[in-house]
Amino acid sequence: MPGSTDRPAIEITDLVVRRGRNEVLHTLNLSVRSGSITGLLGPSGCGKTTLMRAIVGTQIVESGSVTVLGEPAGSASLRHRVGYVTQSPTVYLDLSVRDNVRYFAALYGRTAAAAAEAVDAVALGGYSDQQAGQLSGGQRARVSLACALVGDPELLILDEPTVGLDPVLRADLWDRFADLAASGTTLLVSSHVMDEAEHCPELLLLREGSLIAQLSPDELRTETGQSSLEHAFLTLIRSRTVGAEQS
Ligand SMILES: Nc1ncnc2c1ncn2[C@@H]1O[C@H](COP(=O)(O)OP(=O)(O)OP(=O)(O)O)[C@@H](O)[C@H]1O
Repeated sequence: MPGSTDRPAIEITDLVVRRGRNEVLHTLNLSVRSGSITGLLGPSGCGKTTLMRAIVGTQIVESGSVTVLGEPAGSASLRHRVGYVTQSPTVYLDLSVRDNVRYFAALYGRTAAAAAEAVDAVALGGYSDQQAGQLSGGQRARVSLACALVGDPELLILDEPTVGLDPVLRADLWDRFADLAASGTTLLVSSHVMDEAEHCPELLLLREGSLIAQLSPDELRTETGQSSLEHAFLTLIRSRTVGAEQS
Protein backbone atom coordinates (compact mmCIF):
# COMPACT_ATOMS: atom_id res chain seq x y z
CA MET A 1 0.00 0.00 0.00
CA PRO A 2 1.55 3.36 -0.93
CA GLY A 3 2.47 5.67 1.91
CA SER A 4 1.38 3.27 4.66
CA THR A 5 4.54 3.46 6.76
CA ASP A 6 4.95 4.84 10.26
CA ARG A 7 7.20 7.55 8.90
CA PRO A 8 5.39 10.88 8.51
CA ALA A 9 4.68 11.78 4.88
CA ILE A 10 5.81 15.35 5.56
CA GLU A 11 8.18 16.57 8.26
CA ILE A 12 8.89 20.26 8.64
CA THR A 13 11.45 21.68 11.03
CA ASP A 14 12.00 25.37 11.79
CA LEU A 15 10.76 26.46 8.37
CA VAL A 16 11.11 30.15 7.61
CA VAL A 17 9.98 31.57 4.25
CA ARG A 18 10.22 35.13 3.01
CA ARG A 19 8.29 36.45 0.06
CA GLY A 20 9.38 39.84 -1.16
CA ARG A 21 10.35 41.85 1.91
CA ASN A 22 8.14 40.00 4.33
CA GLU A 23 8.66 36.87 6.34
CA VAL A 24 5.44 34.95 5.60
CA LEU A 25 6.14 31.65 7.42
CA HIS A 26 7.63 31.97 10.88
CA THR A 27 9.64 28.98 12.15
CA LEU A 28 7.03 26.30 11.42
CA ASN A 29 7.33 22.84 12.91
CA LEU A 30 4.84 20.17 11.92
CA SER A 31 4.41 16.67 10.59
CA VAL A 32 1.74 15.08 8.43
CA ARG A 33 0.83 11.46 9.07
CA SER A 34 1.07 9.02 6.21
CA GLY A 35 -2.26 7.83 4.78
CA SER A 36 -4.25 10.64 6.40
CA ILE A 37 -6.32 13.57 5.20
CA THR A 38 -4.89 16.67 6.78
CA GLY A 39 -6.74 19.95 6.43
CA LEU A 40 -4.61 23.08 6.19
CA LEU A 41 -6.90 25.84 7.39
CA GLY A 42 -6.59 29.50 7.99
CA PRO A 43 -7.72 32.90 6.75
CA SER A 44 -6.86 34.23 3.32
CA GLY A 45 -3.23 35.35 3.17
CA CYS A 46 -2.08 33.34 6.23
CA GLY A 47 0.45 31.37 4.17
CA LYS A 48 -1.32 28.16 3.10
CA THR A 49 -0.19 28.31 -0.53
CA THR A 50 3.32 29.30 0.49
CA LEU A 51 3.53 26.29 2.80
CA MET A 52 2.25 23.98 0.06
CA ARG A 53 4.81 25.41 -2.38
CA ALA A 54 7.55 24.73 0.16
CA ILE A 55 6.36 21.12 0.46
CA VAL A 56 6.26 20.64 -3.31
CA GLY A 57 9.68 22.29 -3.61
CA THR A 58 8.71 25.28 -5.76
CA GLN A 59 9.24 27.85 -2.98
CA ILE A 60 12.66 29.22 -2.03
CA VAL A 61 13.01 28.79 1.72
CA GLU A 62 15.04 31.02 3.99
CA SER A 63 15.90 28.31 6.53
CA GLY A 64 14.69 25.07 8.07
CA SER A 65 14.04 21.69 6.50
CA VAL A 66 11.14 20.13 4.61
CA THR A 67 11.23 16.35 4.17
CA VAL A 68 8.65 14.71 1.92
CA LEU A 69 8.26 10.92 1.75
CA GLY A 70 11.72 10.67 3.29
CA GLU A 71 13.41 12.91 0.69
CA PRO A 72 14.24 16.62 0.71
CA ALA A 73 11.29 18.59 -0.74
CA GLY A 74 11.67 19.18 -4.47
CA SER A 75 13.96 16.15 -5.07
CA ALA A 76 13.74 14.80 -8.61
CA SER A 77 12.84 11.38 -7.19
CA LEU A 78 9.63 12.88 -5.77
CA ARG A 79 8.36 14.18 -9.10
CA HIS A 80 6.02 11.26 -9.75
CA ARG A 81 5.30 10.52 -6.11
CA VAL A 82 3.76 13.88 -5.27
CA GLY A 83 0.73 15.44 -7.00
CA TYR A 84 0.07 19.17 -6.63
CA VAL A 85 -3.10 20.92 -7.75
CA THR A 86 -2.76 24.69 -7.60
CA GLN A 87 -5.57 27.16 -7.00
CA SER A 88 -5.57 28.34 -10.60
CA PRO A 89 -6.22 25.33 -12.80
CA THR A 90 -3.35 24.49 -15.15
CA VAL A 91 -4.93 22.73 -18.10
CA TYR A 92 -4.50 22.93 -21.86
CA LEU A 93 -7.47 25.03 -22.93
CA ASP A 94 -7.35 23.86 -26.57
CA LEU A 95 -7.46 20.17 -25.62
CA SER A 96 -10.51 18.14 -24.65
CA VAL A 97 -10.99 17.00 -21.08
CA ARG A 98 -10.07 13.46 -22.15
CA ASP A 99 -6.88 14.53 -23.94
CA ASN A 100 -5.76 16.72 -21.06
CA VAL A 101 -5.96 13.79 -18.67
CA ARG A 102 -4.52 11.32 -21.20
CA TYR A 103 -1.55 13.62 -21.67
CA PHE A 104 -0.75 13.42 -17.94
CA ALA A 105 -1.49 9.69 -17.96
CA ALA A 106 1.19 9.25 -20.65
CA LEU A 107 3.69 11.29 -18.60
CA TYR A 108 3.10 9.03 -15.61
CA GLY A 109 3.10 5.84 -17.67
CA ARG A 110 -0.59 5.23 -17.02
CA THR A 111 -3.20 3.83 -19.39
CA ALA A 112 -6.08 5.49 -21.24
CA ALA A 113 -8.42 3.47 -18.99
CA ALA A 114 -6.79 5.08 -15.94
CA ALA A 115 -7.37 8.49 -17.56
CA ALA A 116 -11.06 7.69 -18.08
CA GLU A 117 -11.32 6.57 -14.46
CA ALA A 118 -9.78 9.85 -13.25
CA VAL A 119 -12.23 11.85 -15.39
CA ASP A 120 -15.13 9.90 -13.87
CA ALA A 121 -13.74 10.41 -10.37
CA VAL A 122 -14.17 14.17 -10.75
CA ALA A 123 -17.64 13.74 -12.28
CA LEU A 124 -16.67 14.99 -15.74
CA GLY A 125 -17.41 11.79 -17.67
CA GLY A 126 -20.15 13.62 -19.58
CA TYR A 127 -17.69 16.32 -20.68
CA SER A 128 -14.86 14.12 -21.98
CA ASP A 129 -15.06 15.51 -25.52
CA GLN A 130 -15.44 19.13 -24.49
CA GLN A 131 -12.53 21.54 -24.88
CA ALA A 132 -11.20 22.62 -21.49
CA GLY A 133 -11.44 26.25 -22.65
CA GLN A 134 -15.22 25.87 -22.84
CA LEU A 135 -15.66 24.70 -19.25
CA SER A 136 -16.60 26.69 -16.18
CA GLY A 137 -13.92 27.60 -13.64
CA GLY A 138 -15.03 24.85 -11.24
CA GLN A 139 -15.05 22.26 -14.03
CA ARG A 140 -11.59 23.31 -15.16
CA ALA A 141 -10.36 22.94 -11.60
CA ARG A 142 -11.69 19.39 -11.64
CA VAL A 143 -9.82 18.62 -14.89
CA SER A 144 -6.68 19.79 -13.11
CA LEU A 145 -7.49 17.48 -10.21
CA ALA A 146 -8.06 14.55 -12.61
CA CYS A 147 -4.63 15.24 -14.15
CA ALA A 148 -3.09 14.84 -10.68
CA LEU A 149 -5.22 11.82 -9.72
CA VAL A 150 -4.25 9.87 -12.83
CA GLY A 151 -0.63 9.76 -11.63
CA ASP A 152 -1.78 7.86 -8.52
CA PRO A 153 0.64 9.85 -6.33
CA GLU A 154 1.53 8.79 -2.79
CA LEU A 155 1.04 12.36 -1.61
CA LEU A 156 -1.60 14.73 -3.00
CA ILE A 157 -1.34 18.42 -2.21
CA LEU A 158 -4.59 20.19 -3.06
CA ASP A 159 -4.89 23.97 -2.80
CA GLU A 160 -8.54 24.87 -2.16
CA PRO A 161 -9.91 22.08 -4.41
CA THR A 162 -13.55 22.66 -3.50
CA VAL A 163 -13.76 26.39 -4.21
CA GLY A 164 -16.60 27.16 -6.62
CA LEU A 165 -18.18 23.70 -6.38
CA ASP A 166 -21.80 23.12 -5.48
CA PRO A 167 -22.53 21.23 -2.23
CA VAL A 168 -23.25 17.90 -3.97
CA LEU A 169 -20.00 17.91 -5.94
CA ARG A 170 -18.13 19.08 -2.87
CA ALA A 171 -19.48 16.14 -0.86
CA ASP A 172 -18.62 13.73 -3.73
CA LEU A 173 -15.09 15.03 -3.85
CA TRP A 174 -14.60 14.62 -0.10
CA ASP A 175 -15.87 11.03 -0.45
CA ARG A 176 -13.30 10.50 -3.17
CA PHE A 177 -10.56 11.93 -0.94
CA ALA A 178 -11.62 9.59 1.87
CA ASP A 179 -11.38 6.61 -0.54
CA LEU A 180 -7.90 7.68 -1.58
CA ALA A 181 -6.77 8.01 2.05
CA ALA A 182 -8.26 4.59 2.84
CA SER A 183 -6.10 3.11 0.07
CA GLY A 184 -2.96 4.68 1.58
CA THR A 185 -2.66 8.04 -0.18
CA THR A 186 -1.72 11.00 2.00
CA LEU A 187 -3.72 14.16 1.30
CA LEU A 188 -2.98 17.69 2.39
CA VAL A 189 -5.97 19.87 1.51
CA SER A 190 -6.16 23.61 2.09
CA SER A 191 -9.30 25.60 2.69
CA HIS A 192 -10.29 28.87 4.24
CA VAL A 193 -13.77 27.47 5.00
CA MET A 194 -13.83 25.90 8.46
CA ASP A 195 -16.81 23.67 7.57
CA GLU A 196 -14.47 21.68 5.35
CA ALA A 197 -12.39 20.80 8.39
CA GLU A 198 -15.09 18.30 9.33
CA HIS A 199 -13.83 15.99 6.58
CA CYS A 200 -10.26 16.00 7.86
CA PRO A 201 -9.21 13.74 10.74
CA GLU A 202 -6.22 16.02 11.28
CA LEU A 203 -6.04 19.81 11.12
CA LEU A 204 -3.22 22.29 10.78
CA LEU A 205 -4.47 25.72 11.80
CA LEU A 206 -2.40 28.52 10.39
CA ARG A 207 -2.66 32.20 11.19
CA GLU A 208 -0.41 34.99 9.94
CA GLY A 209 2.33 32.54 9.03
CA SER A 210 2.38 30.70 12.36
CA LEU A 211 0.95 27.32 13.22
CA ILE A 212 -1.49 27.85 16.05
CA ALA A 213 -2.53 24.22 16.47
CA GLN A 214 -2.27 20.71 15.03
CA LEU A 215 -5.20 18.64 16.25
CA SER A 216 -8.40 16.79 15.23
CA PRO A 217 -11.80 18.50 14.82
CA ASP A 218 -13.00 16.83 18.05
CA GLU A 219 -9.93 17.99 19.95
CA LEU A 220 -10.54 21.50 18.64
CA ARG A 221 -14.12 21.40 19.91
CA THR A 222 -13.09 19.98 23.28
CA GLU A 223 -10.30 22.48 23.73
CA THR A 224 -12.53 25.47 22.99
CA GLY A 225 -15.92 24.22 24.22
CA GLN A 226 -17.46 25.23 20.86
CA SER A 227 -19.51 22.87 18.71
CA SER A 228 -19.12 24.87 15.50
CA LEU A 229 -15.63 24.57 14.03
CA GLU A 230 -15.80 28.15 12.78
CA HIS A 231 -16.43 29.40 16.33
CA ALA A 232 -13.89 26.97 17.74
CA PHE A 233 -11.19 28.35 15.43
CA LEU A 234 -12.04 31.93 16.41
CA THR A 235 -12.03 31.02 20.11
CA LEU A 236 -8.65 29.35 19.73
CA ILE A 237 -7.19 32.37 17.92
CA ARG A 238 -8.49 34.73 20.62
CA SER A 239 -7.16 32.60 23.46
CA ARG A 240 -3.74 32.27 21.79
CA THR A 241 -3.61 36.01 21.07
CA VAL A 242 -4.48 36.89 24.68
CA GLY A 243 -2.00 34.26 25.90
CA ALA A 244 0.75 35.72 23.71
CA GLU A 245 0.04 39.27 24.91
CA GLN A 246 0.15 38.19 28.57
CA SER A 247 3.42 36.27 28.27
N1 LIG B 1 4.77 36.67 -4.97
C1 LIG B 1 4.69 37.21 -3.75
N2 LIG B 1 5.53 38.19 -3.35
C2 LIG B 1 5.44 38.74 -2.12
N3 LIG B 1 4.55 38.35 -1.20
C3 LIG B 1 3.69 37.39 -1.55
C4 LIG B 1 3.70 36.77 -2.83
N4 LIG B 1 2.72 35.84 -2.87
C5 LIG B 1 2.13 35.88 -1.67
N5 LIG B 1 2.69 36.79 -0.88
C6 LIG B 1 2.31 37.12 0.51
O1 LIG B 1 2.55 35.98 1.30
C7 LIG B 1 1.54 35.83 2.29
C8 LIG B 1 0.97 34.41 2.22
O2 LIG B 1 0.32 34.23 0.96
P1 LIG B 1 -0.34 32.82 0.56
O3 LIG B 1 -0.73 32.92 -0.87
O4 LIG B 1 0.60 31.75 0.97
O5 LIG B 1 -1.62 32.82 1.52
P2 LIG B 1 -2.89 31.86 1.49
O6 LIG B 1 -3.17 31.51 2.91
O7 LIG B 1 -2.67 30.73 0.54
O8 LIG B 1 -4.02 32.83 0.95
P3 LIG B 1 -5.38 32.50 0.10
O9 LIG B 1 -6.26 31.65 1.00
O10 LIG B 1 -5.95 33.87 -0.13
O11 LIG B 1 -4.93 31.81 -1.14
C9 LIG B 1 0.51 36.91 2.03
O12 LIG B 1 0.71 37.94 2.96
C10 LIG B 1 0.82 37.38 0.63
O13 LIG B 1 0.54 38.76 0.51
